[in-house]
Amino acid sequence: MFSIAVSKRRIGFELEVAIEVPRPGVVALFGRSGCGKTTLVNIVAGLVAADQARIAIDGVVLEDSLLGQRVPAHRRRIGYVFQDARLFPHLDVRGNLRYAQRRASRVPARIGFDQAVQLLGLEALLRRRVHQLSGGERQRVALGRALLAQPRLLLLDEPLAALDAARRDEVLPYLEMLRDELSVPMIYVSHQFEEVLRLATHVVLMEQGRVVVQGGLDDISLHPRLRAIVGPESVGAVLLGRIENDGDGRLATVCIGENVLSVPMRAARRGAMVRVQLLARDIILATSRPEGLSVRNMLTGRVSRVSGDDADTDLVQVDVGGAHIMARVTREATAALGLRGGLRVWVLVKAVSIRGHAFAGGASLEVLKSSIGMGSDAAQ
Ligand SMILES: Nc1ncnc2c1ncn2[C@@H]1O[C@H](COP(=O)(O)OP(=O)(O)OP(=O)(O)O)[C@@H](O)[C@H]1O
Repeated sequence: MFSIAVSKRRIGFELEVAIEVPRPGVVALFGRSGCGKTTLVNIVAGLVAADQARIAIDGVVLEDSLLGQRVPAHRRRIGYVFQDARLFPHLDVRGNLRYAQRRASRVPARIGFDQAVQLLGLEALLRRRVHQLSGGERQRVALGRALLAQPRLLLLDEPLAALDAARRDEVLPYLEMLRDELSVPMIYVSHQFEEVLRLATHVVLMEQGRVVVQGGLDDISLHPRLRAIVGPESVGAVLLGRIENDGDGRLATVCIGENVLSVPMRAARRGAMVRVQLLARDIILATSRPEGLSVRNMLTGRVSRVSGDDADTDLVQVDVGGAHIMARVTREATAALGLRGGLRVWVLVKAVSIRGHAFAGGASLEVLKSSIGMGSDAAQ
């Protein structure tokens, strides 16, 4: 469990944040540039002084202004990975990793050298100098170095922001693996929703120094303020399901509550938890059961909410057996179909427009299962 309650004033900016997360996993701090994400993680790391702070991780109090306690940054045992890797250029990869390991020699080692090297795929890079590494490889080494410092918390401040899309895709699976294999809690700062979608087990949506909403991604994805950050094209429901059939690495069958969806997934594994994003722009609603369509995914449910999206469109939320899907329709369509709360509708979504990301297991799986009230046998 970690809890953070901080306040800090600067000219023209005020940070006032309280976060409480019960288990390990990845807490994503998500929000527009300037909302205070970096200031917050710098306060947690002890690099910036807050006006008021109470920061505790697993019962260890790192800062409590009321009691006058403040553990200095170098004693907090917090690993920090920045946008740029900040490796020692005069050392090779092994030297960079060993340096971190030596500095943590008095702390009981939860993560060994070989384990970190293997988890991050660094075997072939150990003798390379920093200038011989790609941006993605540098970030993997920076992650390894942070882990070998045996942190009680890992802070990742936009670790992929300086990488191009191909390099980001190369590093993301390693981050997913760390989340699933280790029990080190992480705070992940990003303004890329794609990264949040893949990594977060708990999301904190921030705006102008405040928390707008925090919780599971399924709830956050429906929050009206998310639109202002991700833009209208990226608004949509994020649902949690379980892979029923891996579809030979093409179209997996995913159970979401009582519903079944066909989802394109390359690395699907039967029984694995999966997070599925259905963009509001890709959803079609019908008020009677359509026939003779090529669309593979058809669900039925009841309209739970209709809200204005912009001048010409509405966002329609549909409850499909407890899961909520959001569709964007023109206001004309809302009127023509008589869309209103309680109306039965059919929800159509082309399989190719669905994005699915598997959660392999480990700590995050437990967090996710508990957040949706599933027993521990649910993923068997
Ligand atoms: N050292 C500083 N002195 C004064 N103001 C600062 C300082 N660092 C940041 N700020 C201001 O504090 C506010 C929050 O900045 P912060 O860097 O925490 O936001 P952020 O959400 O991390 O943004 P980004 O995504 O661009 O990194 C901004 O208004 C910023 O201009």
